[in-house]
Amino acid sequence: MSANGNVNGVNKGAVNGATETARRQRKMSTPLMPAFMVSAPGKVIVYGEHAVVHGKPAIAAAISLRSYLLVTFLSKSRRTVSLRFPDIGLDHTWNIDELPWATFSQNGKKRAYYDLVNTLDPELMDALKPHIATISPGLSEDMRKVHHSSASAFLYLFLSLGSPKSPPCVYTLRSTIPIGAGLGSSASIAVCLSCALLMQIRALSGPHQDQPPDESRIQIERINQWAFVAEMCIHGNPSGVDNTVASRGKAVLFQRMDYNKPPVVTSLPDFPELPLLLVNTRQSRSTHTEVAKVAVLRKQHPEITNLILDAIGNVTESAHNLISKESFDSEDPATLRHLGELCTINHGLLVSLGVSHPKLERIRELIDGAGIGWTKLTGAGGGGCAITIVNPESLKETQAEPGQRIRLHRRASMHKTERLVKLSHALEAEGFQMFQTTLAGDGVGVLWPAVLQNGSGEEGGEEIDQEKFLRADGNEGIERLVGVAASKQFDNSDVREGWKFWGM
Ligand SMILES: Nc1ncnc2c1ncn2[C@@H]1O[C@H](COP(=O)(O)OP(=O)(O)O)[C@@H](O)[C@H]1O
Ligand SMILES: C[C@@](O)(CCOP(=O)(O)O)CC(=O)O
Repeated sequence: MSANGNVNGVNKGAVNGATETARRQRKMSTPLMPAFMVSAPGKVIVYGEHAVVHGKPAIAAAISLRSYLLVTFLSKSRRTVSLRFPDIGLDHTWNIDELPWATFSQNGKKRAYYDLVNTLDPELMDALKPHIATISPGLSEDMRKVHHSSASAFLYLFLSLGSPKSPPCVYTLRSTIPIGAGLGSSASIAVCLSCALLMQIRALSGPHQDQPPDESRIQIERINQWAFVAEMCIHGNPSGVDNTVASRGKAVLFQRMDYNKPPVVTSLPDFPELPLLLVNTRQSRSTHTEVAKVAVLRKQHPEITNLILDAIGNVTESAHNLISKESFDSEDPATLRHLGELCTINHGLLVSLGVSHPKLERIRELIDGAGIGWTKLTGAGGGGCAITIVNPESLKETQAEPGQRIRLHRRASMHKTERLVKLSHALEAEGFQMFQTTLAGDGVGVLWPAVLQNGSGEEGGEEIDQEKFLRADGNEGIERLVGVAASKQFDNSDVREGWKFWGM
């Protein structure tokens, strides 16, 4: 290999200490293309769940919990493609030459990257089956289903967008989003896979600073469309809202006027980036069961249930009207209180619909007791998660670190306060899991190449390689490795070093 030859040929006397040795070792193993990373957020429904099933509007927003996908390339002779998804324990390798390329490229089946695909082709799904069936044979049916869903999503996109000449590579994914808790973990990985595969075939321009907004929007929608295809592999009949939020970021208003059509989704660029507490009950729930409960209630008490659903619709509209005002200022305490009180009202109405759970009520009791902010369940209910819009006033007197300012405006620092630490201990003692996150952040992003200029002392920056990524310890370890924590330690903001995002 000429790269190796050159490195080996360097005069040993010119070698300058350990940094140089490390640099040369990296060079010796440099594959054909540099590794890169993509990332996409999870989501919460802020207002309007359940009522949206009955034609009312709802608001969903991105959160700062995200999935990260690292793409590393192997030497051309390897001819393999691998998924390493440790969050679900999936590690699988296919031989590229044995995949059903012929079926995916036959007449009438081949799709271009710009095609709009909104149904899965049963013949293509059948062609994938033998390549999915062999995955994780020794596991329980439930776990195999989880592995098979993620693997099908990947393979459907890989075969639709790639070619038999696709470079051998490894896709390593880690996520800080709890799985199956209504936070859009599947959509987040779907967006990562779509973005990575589109980048590999050079079907995306940018993201770059001077990109015209229209071009940016086209790129995001391209990623979103293929992510929807991946979501269909995982969910069958997704609404498309989760992948839209994971692609675009920020927040959206969505409404399904006609149940046979996809919802109308409108971006809300002015939705404030508020600090948010998210608490996972760790109680599994089924969206289907909770939606069915409301349908039964509506049948038994139509007038009352309709009034509750109308009231939830009014809550969403009130929030929408507020943030759409020219004078909207999320740093104004009265405005924040208005948004917070709408959360409290929304929760009460969901309780009336019968979709809360004793664990959600306990979480609300603990958070209300701590006086931190305004809490509601999010998503289907019956378990899953609760969200709290944090009242920065409530954190003012109890800072743990002297001199650290509690800012009233967006991205307010909240992570060091005594009251929050106590609350997190109380929640964890009862088996709940608390996350400090931010509402309405960035959508899909790219770190190309996967190198951070983080003062690690490595010349040219620190490469994020597969082993480091797999070894990163928990959510904090992942965020530190991918360049989030460096900014968090100062003001809890989620500025991501080196990452680029398509602007909306
Ligand atoms: N971190 C992850 N790694 C691999 N697959 C994942 C990951 N997160 C989610 N998935 C896929 O998405 C599915 C979860 O979807 P779902 O139950 O709807 O949860 P959510 O509401 O969080 O999207 C999993 O079964 C798995 O196939
Ligand atoms: C209850 C509902 O309004 C939201 C469900 O959200 P999730 O499955 O918890 O992400 C159902 C729906 O909109 O399809």
